[in-house]
Amino acid sequence: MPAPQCASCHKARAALRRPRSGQALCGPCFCAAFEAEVLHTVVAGRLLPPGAVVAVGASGGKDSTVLAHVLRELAPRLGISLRLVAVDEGIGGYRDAALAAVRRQAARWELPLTVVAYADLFGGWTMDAVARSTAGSGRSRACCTFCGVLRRRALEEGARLVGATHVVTGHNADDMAETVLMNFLRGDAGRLARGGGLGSPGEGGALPRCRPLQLASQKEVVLYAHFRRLDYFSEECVYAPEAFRGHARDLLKQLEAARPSAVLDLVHSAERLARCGALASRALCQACALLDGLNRGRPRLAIGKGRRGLDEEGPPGAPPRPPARSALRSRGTWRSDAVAVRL
Ligand SMILES: Nc1ncnc2c1ncn2[C@@H]1O[C@H](COP(=O)(O)OP(=O)(O)OP(=O)(O)O)[C@@H](O)[C@H]1O
Repeated sequence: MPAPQCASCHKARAALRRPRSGQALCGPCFCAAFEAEVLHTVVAGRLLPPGAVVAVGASGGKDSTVLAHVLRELAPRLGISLRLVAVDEGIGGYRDAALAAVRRQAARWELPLTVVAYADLFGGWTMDAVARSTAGSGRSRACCTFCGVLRRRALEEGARLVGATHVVTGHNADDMAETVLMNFLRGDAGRLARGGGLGSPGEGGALPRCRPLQLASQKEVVLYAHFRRLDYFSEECVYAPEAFRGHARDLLKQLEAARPSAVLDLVHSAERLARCGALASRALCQACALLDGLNRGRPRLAIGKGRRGLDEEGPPGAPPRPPARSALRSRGTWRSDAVAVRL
């Protein structure tokens, strides 16, 4: 049976069905839709203001490769400039090859690249040295904990080095859903509440961070890389197989098979928890809605029919309202109810 016609341009044959919507699209229309959705995430969430100097955490993997490519496409419209920052954790047989991919990307896309190394930043410690030191004490699990914390610090240092005002990473919806599951399984309510937004506004002197691909599924990230013919490094870190994240990933796959919306449901449930911690059937719990109305000088909006106006974005075409913080408690996260609306 011939492939159906593209549902967007109605000219070309469709090359894929979008995993979530089932919409049949040709490659160029899919890539355009993907880019428009990332643009919407950034604009509606007010993640990267015009004039921002954005440090892209570039690992050479699919997510950060797609992120850098999409932001490079969108940069003129957003009025931002980009710098690639790669962290060399000192993982023999893995990071060198990944860094080679980042260098090829920087050259092809004419983006400035800075590499910062754990060994230089952390008194000679590389991840291989940490792994040797933690061997016998839960090995790789301990490794991933060290690496996550040190990489965050290294990325911040690298971003400051290049004069960045913002940091972006390539975490996608699947990564975020895995993290939510991991935090639930560990009973880590603090991380659950902090990690749900699209990023953090830069507390304690840190640069603001965000994850523009947070609502994009892993499958679509891979499809975008395929249709844009992006060159990326696809091997898994040598320390990853024993990491706890693998269990969350397996569980998520099973959940998704039974309930295709499981990934986004988890992402959005974390966003809701990120607001004030209270469970709510709407975007804001009633207390937050009332206080939000007071804070915005529109107390009546929060009551009765007007409540709707506090939960949702304005009419189509209206400028997005600022991503106000939780009225009850600031958790250092940005709300993103605005961006839950898919294009
Ligand atoms: N060595 C690194 N240097 C710079 N940024 C990094 C590095 N490792 C990870 N990051 C950033 O953190 C994000 C999440 O990385 P992680 O390894 O957890 O997930 P991933 O899904 O494998 O990402 P990717 O496909 O981009 O490697 C990456 O997309 C990237 O933006």
